Amino acid sequence: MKIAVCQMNVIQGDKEKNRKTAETYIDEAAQNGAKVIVLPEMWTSGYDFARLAEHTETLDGPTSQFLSRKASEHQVYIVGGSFPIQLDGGVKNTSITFDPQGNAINVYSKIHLIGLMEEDKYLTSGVEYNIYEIEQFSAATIICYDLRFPELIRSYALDGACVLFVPAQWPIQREQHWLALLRARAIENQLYVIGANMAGRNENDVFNGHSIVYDPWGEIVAEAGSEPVILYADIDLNMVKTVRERVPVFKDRVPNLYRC
Ligand SMILES: NC(=O)CCC(=O)C(=O)O
Repeated sequence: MKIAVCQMNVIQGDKEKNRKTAETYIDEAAQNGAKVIVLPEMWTSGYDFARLAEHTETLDGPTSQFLSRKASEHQVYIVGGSFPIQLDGGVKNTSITFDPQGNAINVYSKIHLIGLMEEDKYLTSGVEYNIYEIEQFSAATIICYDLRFPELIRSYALDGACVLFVPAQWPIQREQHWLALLRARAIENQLYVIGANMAGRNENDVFNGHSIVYDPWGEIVAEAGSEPVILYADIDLNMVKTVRERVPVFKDRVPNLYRC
């Protein structure tokens, strides 16, 4: 299955420009045969908290409708990065995945908000997570800073996830953490990890891209550089099975001895 990661340059506050960029990337990725297309975190507006109210949408607002239309137009799955959505009394950094019929098959709001980027001042945490099906794969989504919380990803793996999507706006200062944590999550949970970062800058940070796909053995399947680009990777469910049989960590766990 061919995956396309849209490593966009998200322009802070410019929803119209970002929508046009996303559309160009989605159209090109679909034309090149991608079956799953992944966007970065907060791709509609960036971290434009000063105008958060302007950028916040409802679950079935214009960006959801756009992604749904694009998914059905191209008959692809779209892991819609994330954007601010008004949900249950708060604004949440939320990712929606659409199937090739344009149906929303997963809604995930970022659970761990990053104080370093002031998310906790403006946003409300998500409180639930679920796996979902992409053809033969069970998949899961986390968002950026969530990557530092291995318990969440382990829970997904125990629920059967074979592919983990990680939309992000991960700054260059901690790029080594990005790469190491993505790889660790792939190795310890024996699943594919698809890291979708942005490439560009905002008023506070530089985002150096390096979107990357790791296989369940921790090897790099595809890696982007620092420029905006579409990154393609082929993934194979059999590899998850092979790795899990070869090193049976799920069978060998001793959960009654762990604190969590
Ligand atoms: N947008 C984010 O959540 C950034 C996460 C990050 O920079 C870090 O965990 O370090």
